[in-house]
Amino acid sequence: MITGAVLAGGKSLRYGRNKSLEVFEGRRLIDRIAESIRAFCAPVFIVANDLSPYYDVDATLVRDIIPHQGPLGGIFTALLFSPNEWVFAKATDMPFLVPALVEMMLECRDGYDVVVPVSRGQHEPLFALYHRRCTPAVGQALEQGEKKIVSFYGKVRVHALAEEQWRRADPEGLSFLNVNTPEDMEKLKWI
Ligand SMILES: Nc1nc2c(ncn2[C@@H]2O[C@H](COP(=O)(O)OP(=O)(O)OP(=O)(O)O)[C@@H](O)[C@H]2O)c(=O)[nH]1
Repeated sequence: MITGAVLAGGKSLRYGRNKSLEVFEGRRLIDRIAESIRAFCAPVFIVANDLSPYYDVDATLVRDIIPHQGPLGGIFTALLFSPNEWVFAKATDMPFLVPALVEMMLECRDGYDVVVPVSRGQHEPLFALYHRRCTPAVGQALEQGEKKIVSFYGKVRVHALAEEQWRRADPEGLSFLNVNTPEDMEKLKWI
């Protein structure tokens, strides 16, 4: 089994209110994501600084061990508390999950510490698998004041999943659509 970590500690400054609690297709994003990853993850963590908005979510609530470090801090917390070797980290503002893509990522993890899709030349670190072996490198990056998730990738073995590969599982790249503003949420309704 692998651990699921829904990173939900963002400030939602661009959205104007906690976007994790926004309803899309009849469910709050946080519930939708927790449920979608429950199919292949146990436990499912919700990781945030302030857990009070999530008391009613069906998941294990885990507080950021070092607050206000951004998503890299959330990944660090998930790695430290995970009972499993692998953690699937997913942002709360990415509403879609294509199971075939996660299966593809799981199949190619042997011999690596990170499995991460690359889309338009950029890593998608908030839809990625992290092995517990990454913990020291992540801790070191945080100590150095790093905020970028990819900052520690040079210290571990990364399997970057090429676009032509992951598009076989998720042709439209739905998995990487994210919501930053209410306008983004409106656009989702047309997909
Ligand atoms: N656990 C945890 N998650 C975080 C933290 N900061 C951001 N996240 C999550 O990381 C993902 C990406 O966050 P961003 O879109 O960069 O930031 P945001 O705070 O959600 O939105 P903005 O304030 O508009 O930048 C989202 O799922 C956030 O909830 C943090 O300090 N801790």
